[in-house]
Amino acid sequence: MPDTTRGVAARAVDVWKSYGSGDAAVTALAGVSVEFEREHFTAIMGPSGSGKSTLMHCLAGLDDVTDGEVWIGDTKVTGLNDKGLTELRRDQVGFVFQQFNLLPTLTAEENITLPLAIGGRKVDRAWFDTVIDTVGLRDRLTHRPTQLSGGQQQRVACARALVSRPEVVFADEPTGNLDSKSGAEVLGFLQKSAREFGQTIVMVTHDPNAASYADRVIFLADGKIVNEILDPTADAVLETMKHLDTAVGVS
Ligand SMILES: Nc1ncnc2c1ncn2[C@@H]1O[C@H](COP(=O)(O)OP(=O)(O)OP(=O)(O)O)[C@@H](O)[C@H]1O
Repeated sequence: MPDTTRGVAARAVDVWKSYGSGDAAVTALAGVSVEFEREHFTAIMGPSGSGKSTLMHCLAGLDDVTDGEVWIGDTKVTGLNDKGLTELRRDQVGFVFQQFNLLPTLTAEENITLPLAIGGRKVDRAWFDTVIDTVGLRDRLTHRPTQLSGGQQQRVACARALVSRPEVVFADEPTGNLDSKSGAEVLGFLQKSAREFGQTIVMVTHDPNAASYADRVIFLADGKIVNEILDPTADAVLETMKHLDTAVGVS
């Protein structure tokens, strides 16, 4: 399924990440090399503590690596100074978090366009309209987050991540706080963003059903990539997870 002619949106090259030092040191990533093809939706799975969030944070420039290299598109993230990292996170990366992370005093529309405003960039109205209609928020744009359901808030967060057309959207357990119907809507939207709009998506999840919306699932255990499935079904993901749990134990 991955089509290398489209190029690579994000890449980790032999990435190591340790926290702490001496006896208290924890190796969260132990030599991870992985490429995320442009226009694909990839899920990252693995037992608790296997390094999923650490890998995502390192890829997105939210955390530095102990060794190895991280790239977003043509930008080498490793070694960027604070200004470079701020610009990278603002212009080339979109985020969707489990807790939505919307600003309560802003309307849905203001939340969605905030990253563009901060970056001094103009809103592409045609693209904004496409995103809004796809997530079904047309009649909610003047509402504040407290006036929206969890599912609607997460759709605002998805729209915010997409409106700047970033190189990659990173989603960290985007359905973790949603009921199954709202979760399915958000996952359907992420899938559509990749398939119809060519948006690269990388999502961390614990949920085999959520992972089945992706084009590819990579599995981490003990800070290493240990398996991968293309065109996953929920059953295939569940089966692979069972074997990982047996192999490494669940913490
Ligand atoms: N800031 C930190 N300081 C110290 N250790 C950390 C820190 N962040 C993560 N770790 C450790 O690194 C390892 C990987 O953690 P990480 O959060 O990446 O795993 P995960 O697969 O995302 O887990 P979960 O599914 O429970 O969210 C764990 O052993 C964790 O305790």
